[in-house]
Amino acid sequence: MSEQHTNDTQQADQTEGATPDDAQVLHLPVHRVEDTETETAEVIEGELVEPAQVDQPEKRQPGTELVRTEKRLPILPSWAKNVQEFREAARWAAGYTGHTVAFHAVRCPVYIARVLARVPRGSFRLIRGMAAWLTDSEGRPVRSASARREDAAEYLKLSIQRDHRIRARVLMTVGLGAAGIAAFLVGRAMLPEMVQWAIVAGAAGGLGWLGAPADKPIASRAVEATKVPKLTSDAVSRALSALGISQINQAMGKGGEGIGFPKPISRDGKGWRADVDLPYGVTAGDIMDRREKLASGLRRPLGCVWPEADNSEHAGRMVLWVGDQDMRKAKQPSWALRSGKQVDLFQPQPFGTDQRGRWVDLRLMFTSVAIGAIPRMGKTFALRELLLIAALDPRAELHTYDLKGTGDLDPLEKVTHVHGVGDDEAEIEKAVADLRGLREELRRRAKLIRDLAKQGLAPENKVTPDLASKKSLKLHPIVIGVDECQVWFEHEEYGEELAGICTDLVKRGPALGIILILATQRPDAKSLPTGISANVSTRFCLKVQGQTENDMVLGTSKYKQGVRATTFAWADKGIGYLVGEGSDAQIVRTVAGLDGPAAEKVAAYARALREKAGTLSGHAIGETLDTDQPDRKDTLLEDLLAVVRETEPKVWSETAVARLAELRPEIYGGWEVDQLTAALKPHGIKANRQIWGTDENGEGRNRRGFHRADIAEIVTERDRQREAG
Ligand SMILES: Nc1ncnc2c1ncn2[C@@H]1O[C@H](COP(=O)(O)OP(=O)(O)OP(=O)(O)O)[C@@H](O)[C@H]1O
Repeated sequence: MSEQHTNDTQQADQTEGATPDDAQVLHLPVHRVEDTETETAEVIEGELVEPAQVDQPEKRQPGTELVRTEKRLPILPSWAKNVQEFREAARWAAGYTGHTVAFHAVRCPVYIARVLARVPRGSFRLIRGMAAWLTDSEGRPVRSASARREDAAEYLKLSIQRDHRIRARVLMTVGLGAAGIAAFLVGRAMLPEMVQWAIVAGAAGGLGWLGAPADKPIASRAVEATKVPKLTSDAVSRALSALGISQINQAMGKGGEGIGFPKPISRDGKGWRADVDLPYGVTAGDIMDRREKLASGLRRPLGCVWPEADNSEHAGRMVLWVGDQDMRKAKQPSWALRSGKQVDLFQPQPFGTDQRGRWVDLRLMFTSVAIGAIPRMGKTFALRELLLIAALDPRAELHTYDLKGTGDLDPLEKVTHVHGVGDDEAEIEKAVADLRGLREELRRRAKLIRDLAKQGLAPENKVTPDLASKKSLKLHPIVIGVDECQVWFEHEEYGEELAGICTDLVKRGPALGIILILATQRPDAKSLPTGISANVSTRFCLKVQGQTENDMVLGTSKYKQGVRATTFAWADKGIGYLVGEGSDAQIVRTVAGLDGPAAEKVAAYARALREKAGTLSGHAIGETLDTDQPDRKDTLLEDLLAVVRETEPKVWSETAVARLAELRPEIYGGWEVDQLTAALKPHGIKANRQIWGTDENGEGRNRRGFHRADIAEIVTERDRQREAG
């Protein structure tokens, strides 16, 4: 170190004395610069700009730091607040106690026999125990040990102690024995016989208990606890990683972030609930699509495993509910309306139960309903149940259409106002007449509500419970239920008209007390026109095959949001997604066991309620719908020929519509050009040709219209066919 210093000093001295000419390179001690970049870095002139920060520092929120956003958990668990659940628990406790008492009461003689059989062994054990106590047997091993060691002093000490102990115990036994004999004699003389027998029974019971082998209790077990495995985070993680989703496997692999459980797994109703944060990029929908595999991974029946998206959080949050029992086999709590209680359609009524066995209510008033599913999943049962609920409000007028024609809605015959079965022409024409009448009723109601609103009697411009109850106003609920509605909408001749009326009923009906319930097994654009599917406010979708049908019934983007009725299994009969007015989708099972005979019973109660209220009408009292209306097809063509003169070979549709309204305001009043186009289409007449004409200002223009000759040709042909027979 000092040597180095000397060298350095010499070199410095040489430098001082040197001239610029004989300058030489000196090796001065320098520190090595680590950063090689600085040696080569170019110097660029300019301002120093801070790099843009991607992650911004957390900004302080205005206001005090004490106020935080948090999710407060309910103080009382839901079962304690829910009357239904509380009642169910109380009913279970009473049932359990009753069963246990009855079970043991029946087996009493067996128990007595078992006790008596064990008394000798109990007596023997008692005597053996007393003898051991009297002879101080517990000290025997210690005394023997001291004898073996030949420790005389200790042995003597222990023997003296044993003698004292035995003397005291013998004295105590003699005293207690004498007292016992005295008590026995006194008791025998003075105690009532019942008490004496009770004492004997108690003594025998005690001896029997003493004599019982440890593995064979006297009483048999009244109930077998059905044990369901506890849901653990390990089980959930294992099941998720068996789904074959690569992001989950990565997350579960070495160095992965794993699967998050933001809340502890807890009991929820009759099952376990796990809130799961799935790995980045995995959505709840991905898991729902693999429900069957998930059930296999959890080693539970499919009907117990219910993954759902938690839309209140983020797309990767899943709520996994694993029931103790298969939802389709679990006993459903009894349906409050089965015994025919009168209902108010303005109030929510029990429609079905969720996975947890809680009733889910549905308010039929101010809504329209679409039910969709593949065949045999419980669509008709759901429709019939809704119609039965409606029937239990005696004010409601029912129009029931079973277009499949198998009589599924026949139980409602005794309460319904109009009843249609099958798809033959006469039935379809009856339906057309009925729906035309309903459209007129819709218009009447709209006008009446407007008038009532002006008088301050309809504050929300819709039917209120008071208004519906006033018979003079005729604003009672009208409920129309149509099973296999695609038969109507696909009808060659009347399809468009029926679809048009139904769209109107779906859009304007709910506010005016007209509720349309449509069920279809083929939910596509043709069987459920988009005008209807886009406007229904309550949707119930049992199992369907694909995303299109799913969204057709449940609403646009529902599949993407994780509401997937495609995940239901074939055995999930009556189980579907219910999307009510403004509420999140939930899984609901309709009332189980509400088959034909059960529905007949409910309908009989409903009829009794209607008889009392004096509201039975139409089909229920044997009246048939008056379908003797002019045939729209014939009249329309003839009416058009009447209003479009022969001198006008081509005419604008708007002109024809205005003239038709003048000719027959009761039929054509309010018709639009589109309606005329739709009505002419089944006849093969094009009413959307471009027709040159003169408008009200005398200017020439092209507008939509038709050729008079097209109509005349069809009428002539029809007349010719009629004449031919
Ligand atoms: N809530 C329920 N619980 C259990 N089973 C049910 C439930 N609802 C319906 N089912 C069963 O589902 C089966 C099919 O019901 P339903 O006749 O209503 O089906 P569907 O979809 O209307 O069939 P289709 O298209 O042939 O008319 C019935 O046998 C019925 O017992």
